[in-house]
Amino acid sequence: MSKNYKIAVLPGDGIGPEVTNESVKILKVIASVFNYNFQFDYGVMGAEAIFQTGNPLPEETLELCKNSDAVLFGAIGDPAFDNNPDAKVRPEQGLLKLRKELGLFANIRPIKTYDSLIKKSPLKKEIIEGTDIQIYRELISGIYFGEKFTDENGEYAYDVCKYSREDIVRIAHLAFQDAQKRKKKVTLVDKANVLDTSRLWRKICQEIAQEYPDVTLDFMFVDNAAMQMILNPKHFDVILTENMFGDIISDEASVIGGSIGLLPSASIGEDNALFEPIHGSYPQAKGKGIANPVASILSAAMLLDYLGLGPAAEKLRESVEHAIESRYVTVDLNADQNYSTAEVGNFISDYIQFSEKTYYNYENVKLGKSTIV
Ligand SMILES: NC(=O)c1ccc[n+]([C@@H]2O[C@H](COP(=O)([O-])OP(=O)(O)OC[C@H]3O[C@@H](n4cnc5c(N)ncnc54)[C@H](O)[C@@H]3O)[C@@H](O)[C@H]2O)c1
Ligand SMILES: CC(C)[C@H](C(=O)O)[C@@H](O)C(=O)O
Ligand SMILES: [Mg+2]
Repeated sequence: MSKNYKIAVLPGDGIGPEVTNESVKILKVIASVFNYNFQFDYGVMGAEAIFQTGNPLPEETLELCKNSDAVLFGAIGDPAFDNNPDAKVRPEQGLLKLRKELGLFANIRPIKTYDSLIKKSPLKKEIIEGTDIQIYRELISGIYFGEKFTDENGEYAYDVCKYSREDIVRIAHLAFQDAQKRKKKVTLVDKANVLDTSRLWRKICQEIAQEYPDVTLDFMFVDNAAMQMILNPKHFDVILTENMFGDIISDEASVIGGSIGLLPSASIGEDNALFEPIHGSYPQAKGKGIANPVASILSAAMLLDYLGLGPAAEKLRESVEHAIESRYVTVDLNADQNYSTAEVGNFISDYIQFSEKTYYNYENVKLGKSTIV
């Protein structure tokens, strides 16, 4: 009997449930093809949880995640809160609390290009072709988690940015170790010309670099990095950065690949891990079946890697590439001829199923005919 893996599923708000649905469907196919046992347990979080319970991260959801082998998360956020700066309880607080409680200090965001999508990017082919960046974003410290204050008249507010040696050391080691397996370069993106916290990052990263003599460490101010990401993305191999800078430059980097709907992420801690697209709840698309599910599906591939199920993760990535190279994509990637969220998910799950079996039927896959209910 193969091991039973407990996967907590938090679909969240907006397009979160639609894209997560495709990932779960595909993980079920993976389980049947590779003979794994996945147990999916659902939890409520974000705006949906506030509407139901008043709490963006109910205790049961937190416990479910703590007791799982991995968490698959969709997205949270709702205009009802975004458009009300006075709201005291917000969906995003649930996500931040979950990251903190699970100790998910490293958020890893891979950025790459697909040959058939290069024309889709507004950037020139020769600039973006072959881009392969791994962003290591610190996830549970910095300005997101320092003291916050708004005075009672609503005329004065602050958010404090704090970093400790430990916060920096643990993620820096992961970034350097990853760089050793890649092009052996870490770029620390900071604002060390202005911020004390950034100078602490530089000092500690210079120390840690001594332990990795095969890796080059360079530095770039975040304002310049925002420009170089567009002008010369191939400068970067591994980017190491603090919480807020990582949030911003990773959305910017999505322009290189052609859509934010392609970008997955893994958030890793000592004992827990969570996998989520880098995009948000895209409320304008909710229920329309137009959201690109690939970011969520590739997050599920990172989840498989984390569980040590490498061959299944590879198969899943190969299947996504096949869908993209076959132009079987959602509207964000092809305005003229496109497929729904579920059709793209079905195409990928069918490819996994049929290409692993002797009766593989390319035409069936090409037509996106689902055999999965
Ligand atoms: N991790 C998260 O849950 C997360 C991340 C970012 C934003 N948010 C929340 O989401 C809400 C909306 O935020 P936003 O509009 O700034 O960001 P967003 O990422 O939801 O959407 C920005 C734009 O990206 C594109 N996009 C996003 N996801 C896509 C997909 N799967 N397929 C195709 N295109 C896609 C759309 O053009 C959309 O207009 C807010 O409440 C915000 O707080 C949540
Ligand atoms: C929703 C928000 C709290 C979140 C963040 O800023 O970390 C999001 O933008 C992300 O990138 O996951
Ligand atoms: Mg973000």
